[in-house]
Amino acid sequence: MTKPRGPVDSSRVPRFAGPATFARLPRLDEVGRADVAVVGVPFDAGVSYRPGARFGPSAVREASRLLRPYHPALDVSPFAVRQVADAGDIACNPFDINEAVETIEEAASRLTADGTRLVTIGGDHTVALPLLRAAARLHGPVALLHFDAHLDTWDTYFGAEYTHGTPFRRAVEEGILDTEALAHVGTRGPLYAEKDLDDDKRMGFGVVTSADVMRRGVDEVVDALRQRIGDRPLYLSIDIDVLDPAHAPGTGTPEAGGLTSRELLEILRGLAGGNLVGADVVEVAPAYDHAEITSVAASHVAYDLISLLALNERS
Ligand SMILES: N=C(N)NCCCC(=O)O
Ligand SMILES: [Zn+2]
Ligand SMILES: [Zn+2]
Repeated sequence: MTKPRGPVDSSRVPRFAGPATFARLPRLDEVGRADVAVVGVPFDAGVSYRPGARFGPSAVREASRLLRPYHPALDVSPFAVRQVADAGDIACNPFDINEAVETIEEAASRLTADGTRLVTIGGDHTVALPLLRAAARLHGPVALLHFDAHLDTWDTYFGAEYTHGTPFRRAVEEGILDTEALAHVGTRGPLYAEKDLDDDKRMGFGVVTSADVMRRGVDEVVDALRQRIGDRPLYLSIDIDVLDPAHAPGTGTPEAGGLTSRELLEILRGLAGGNLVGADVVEVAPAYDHAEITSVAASHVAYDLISLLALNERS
């Protein structure tokens, strides 16, 4: 293997200079092929409340300038052991959700055809559905850990099937998830009715609520999640609103009582050694953010996801 091309050296070029690729990594077209690619999906036509997640990818890239190359908690230098690159943004139609969903699926399939693993930055949670379709095309039905305040297994909004509150019901209906290995983590907040939970359970999801994380603690939660997913191909979908609004104010449907960024990062680190095949971080809406709190958190989450992929000897 030739030595991967890493980020711009921050001891030579100040980290606040130059264009913002994720973590100042090379662009995909500069390196030809990557083991792991970061791709943006600036799409937010699927939201039910505050818009603005279309600006998530550029805000997260800006906030990622301060990331450093060595991850001490996971003992890995992800950009040295794997070629990681920024694949830019998937340009999708902001006026036609169905077309956008198709475009995202096609682009994700194209990007992953030669074995590249994707860390996607949204965009609203609608984008998880086409990303899961692309993952299932390669790996078969995948295990899913879904970090979110919300279930996102509702049926329709205003008759629309593809929205940010419905991707995982569609995914179950399409048979692209391994229903033996599904869990939500960080769930909380009011629902429409108790039936929401019954429907969700029938689809196969386990639920680790935000209060469970507080009461049981990170280590016990990690053990339970690892048992549930085993060695299956795993997709991680992380809605930044899983964090408490104190840790992530810049999002469209905030709910009180969420995880701390430390809890989220520690749970993710606990998944090292699993068979991660792809991941997304969605719902960063920078217009509601303050001092880059949310986009910094999202950039660290993405860095941990890249590090987990770098540790997966299958990627
Ligand atoms: N996926 C996110 N962030 N939110 C879903 C909220 C759906 C609702 O308005 O009930
Ligand atoms: Zn959510
Ligand atoms: Zn969500």
